[in-house]
Amino acid sequence: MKLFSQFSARAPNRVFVSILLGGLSGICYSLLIPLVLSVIKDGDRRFDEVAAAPTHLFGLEIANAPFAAVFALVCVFILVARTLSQIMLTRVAIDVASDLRTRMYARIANAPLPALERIGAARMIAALTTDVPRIVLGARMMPDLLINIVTLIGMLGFLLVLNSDVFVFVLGCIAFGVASYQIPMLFGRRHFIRARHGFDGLQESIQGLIHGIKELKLNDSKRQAFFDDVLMAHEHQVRSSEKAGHTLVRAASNYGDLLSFFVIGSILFIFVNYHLVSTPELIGVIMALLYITGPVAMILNYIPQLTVSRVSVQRVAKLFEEIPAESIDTVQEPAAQWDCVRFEQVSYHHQAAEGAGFQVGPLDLQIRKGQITFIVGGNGSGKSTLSKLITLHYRPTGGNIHFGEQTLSDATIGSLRQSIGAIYSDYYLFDRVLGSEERERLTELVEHYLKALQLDHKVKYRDGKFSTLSLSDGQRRRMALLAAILDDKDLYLFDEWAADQDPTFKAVFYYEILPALKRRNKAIVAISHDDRYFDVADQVVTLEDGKLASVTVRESEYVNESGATGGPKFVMRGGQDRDVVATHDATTDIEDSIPHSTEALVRNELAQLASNDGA
Ligand SMILES: Nc1ncnc2c1ncn2[C@@H]1O[C@H](COP(=O)(O)OP(=O)(O)OP(=O)(O)O)[C@@H](O)[C@H]1O
Repeated sequence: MKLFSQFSARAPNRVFVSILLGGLSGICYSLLIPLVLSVIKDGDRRFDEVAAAPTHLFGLEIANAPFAAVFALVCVFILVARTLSQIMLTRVAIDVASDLRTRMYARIANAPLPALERIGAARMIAALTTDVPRIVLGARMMPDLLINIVTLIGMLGFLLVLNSDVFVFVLGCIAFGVASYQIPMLFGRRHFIRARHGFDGLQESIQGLIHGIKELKLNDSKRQAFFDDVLMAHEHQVRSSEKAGHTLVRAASNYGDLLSFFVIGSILFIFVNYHLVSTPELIGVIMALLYITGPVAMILNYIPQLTVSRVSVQRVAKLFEEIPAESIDTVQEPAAQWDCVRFEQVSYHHQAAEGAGFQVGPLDLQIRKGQITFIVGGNGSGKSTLSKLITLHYRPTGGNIHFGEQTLSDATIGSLRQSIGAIYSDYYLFDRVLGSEERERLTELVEHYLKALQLDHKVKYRDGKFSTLSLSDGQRRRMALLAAILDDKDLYLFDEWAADQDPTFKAVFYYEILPALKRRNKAIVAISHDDRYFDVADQVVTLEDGKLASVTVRESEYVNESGATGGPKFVMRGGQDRDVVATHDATTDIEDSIPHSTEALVRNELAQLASNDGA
């Protein structure tokens, strides 16, 4: 029913017409037997005169021409109506599948990140690639199902006209047959649900096989263990559940197939001993019962597929329920200008399947425009969690985040996010620059940055797309950086961006790119373990077990103990003064670290970038 309501909601007129056509063709189907019987029935004088003189058509002699004409017309009508009904509902089914997928895309796009992380990619992909086609397959069967049901009803009506005792008997047999048929179907459905559940796990282990193939190839025992304990365990579960499910439903549907013959046998050998049935009536009854064997078998054969579709409908519906819509107002307040992002007692709590989970905060923090903030800390100290709070992918479970005078809320989160750019460690690289309308200027800019990031010999920008993304890890990250810079946001977050860059480009990133962005008055947050470069930071935030261990800020000018002004110094804020974390003469260091021959181009280009920015 759920399936059907989806359809009628999508295209009520088309569904109505296709049901009408399906119903009419079912009625016509059930009319064929009475029509045939009326021709061969003794004593019917209606067409005798015409029948006496056969009609000639295309050299053929046709007896009972009016009957033949009606018969042919009914057959043609069945052909046309049935085909139209199937085509129309199939088209609606395709539209509904597309709608369902589109709704799922929208749900995913509008869902809060923690919900998506909890559900996992495997389940969402399985729903889109497995459940939706199964639903559509079930839906496509509907016209045939309808035609067969109407035919069955029509034939039962014919039996009622023929002999009411036989009708009651057949009805009782069908009721018994359908009820007893349900028992194996019920168990069969349970197996299908189990198989579908196992399919999510299977999907996840297939991803493990594909993504972990390099590790598995290097270790035979690991590969064997993965095959036996994970992949094949899921495969066996899915296989055995599907086998059991199909065994039960096949047995049930064969039982259903033979039901008509049991009824025929019962009438022919038993029923006639207790009730008066004339020979013509008996012939009519048996013909009708033989005729409904097909529709009954088809109805019962469709039920297993519909059972599978129903399981998929339930899975998709459950997934829809589990993906909540983000709490965000449709009409957003426009983002106001800001100079500083201020965290006020902000905390975030990760729920865990077991134990208390993990909490970041409560913490107070300031991230300013025109400054570089480093977030440092050991593994699992909460850096990525904090970064997702900064980029507004996680909403604080406590405290407030202020962008200048504007406080993060349902009415502002959408517009505030637009001022943020990020490259996470699990970033995704698109093969084109999305969301930019100025194509000519864009091409110029892309080419400029491809050159500046030393990618121009590898990647070309043609017809609004990058020529290739088959690049090394470091080069791919540079591509991600290119896309981020093009976006021209106010706040940039880089999660271990330089981790897989060579030493030369690492230096370029810290000493050229970050300062260039800083000169553009961007607020820059970099998660980093590269303590060699901490001197470029204006602020170093150290996390330990989700709490702020220290916030170290640099005063650009400080007066030293002897009263003279000095270079940069790191001082503790909100704690005891700490020795300088690092002091650095950036200029000399770049000269040392960048081989002139290879990096001259990059540096020139980046210098140009900086001067362009200024302009
Ligand atoms: N989606 C999540 N659901 C539940 N717990 C999570 C989730 N993400 C992270 N955690 C938990 O939060 C803690 C901090 O994780 P986080 O990724 O923020 O640390 P990190 O400092 O970035 O670590 P690393 O340096 O290893 O990347 C971890 O103990 C982790 O188990």
